[in-house]
Amino acid sequence: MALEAIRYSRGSLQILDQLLLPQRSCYEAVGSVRQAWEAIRAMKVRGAPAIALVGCLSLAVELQAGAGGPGLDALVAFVREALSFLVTARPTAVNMARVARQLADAAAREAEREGATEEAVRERVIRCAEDMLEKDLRDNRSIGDLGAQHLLEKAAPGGGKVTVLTHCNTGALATSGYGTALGVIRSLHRLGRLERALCTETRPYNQGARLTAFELVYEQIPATLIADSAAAAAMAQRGVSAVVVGADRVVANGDTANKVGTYQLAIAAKHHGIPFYVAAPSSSCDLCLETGREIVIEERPGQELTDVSGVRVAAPGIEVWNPAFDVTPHDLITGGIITEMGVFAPEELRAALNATAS
Ligand SMILES: CSC[C@H]1O[C@H](OP(=O)(O)O)[C@H](O)[C@@H]1O
Repeated sequence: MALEAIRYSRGSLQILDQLLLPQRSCYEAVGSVRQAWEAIRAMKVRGAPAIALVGCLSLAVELQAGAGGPGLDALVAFVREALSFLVTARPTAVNMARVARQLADAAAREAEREGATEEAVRERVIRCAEDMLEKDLRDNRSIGDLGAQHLLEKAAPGGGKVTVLTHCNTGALATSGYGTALGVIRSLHRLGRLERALCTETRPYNQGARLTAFELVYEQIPATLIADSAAAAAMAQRGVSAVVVGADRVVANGDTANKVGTYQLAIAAKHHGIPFYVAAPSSSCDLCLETGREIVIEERPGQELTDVSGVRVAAPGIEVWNPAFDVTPHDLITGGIITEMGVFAPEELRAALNATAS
């Protein structure tokens, strides 16, 4: 059975508490927007697409239970306020802000229809959230297959297998399923063209050691865990064919915010002449921002860096800087940006996204 970060049916939402993985697989019921906000903030659920999906589905659960109102104006206002609140949980990934606009607009349009009812507004918002869950999985399978095809043409044109290095967790535990960068690895494995996946531990939350390794072992995909600090050496010594990472926000010029450590992987890949890919659905792209300088980078509590499993390992009294993300300039994304619509050079992305939006 496939790993599921999110379990949803009409009126019921559960999340896999990723703070407990890999030792324990525990699902936690989420019955309100407030509970979703707290789970996202605490990183019980994380990953740009999964954050947006859990946020929207928590609103759907509340609406199914009759929240909001009475009256159309009060109901639309409730939807807007709930979505605006959810966006505040984690600022860097664009997905939650993007879907918040879409759902709020859907509620407002439904409320303006002739003969509109509260029931119809609730149903419209719930359906939109449910459609997003299904679309994300379709998008990930497209990203995986398109990315695998492009990567093989670029890195192994004569055939044979490839070794792919990835960072953080971008798999089923970060999305509705299959994953983005990890979806590319899944597709390569399914094609019989993956020699090995190298996954970085991804300090300090250890998305790689705890989550990506869990997914790869679970599906018996050949994989090796490496320290973050061993990535450049792996590129020099372990036959890395390509680097594929996810994204939290890809902006108009292709600059990309992703898990901290991504930027230095891109620099090392450039030095070694290894193609560097970003895999992200269009829902992780933000044409409202022109360059990566405008992206808000979340800083997490220092204790998440100084402590390991609740035990302090850093010297008492040391100051901490703990950014959760960094920005990779578009010119270092040498393989391309893999989306559900195709693989684009950074300079092609804006036109490609505008073409589908129109
Ligand atoms: C497809 S997940 C995208 C992105 O989200 C992760 O961040 P976090 O674990 O802090 O939510 C990581 O940056 C992934 O690449």
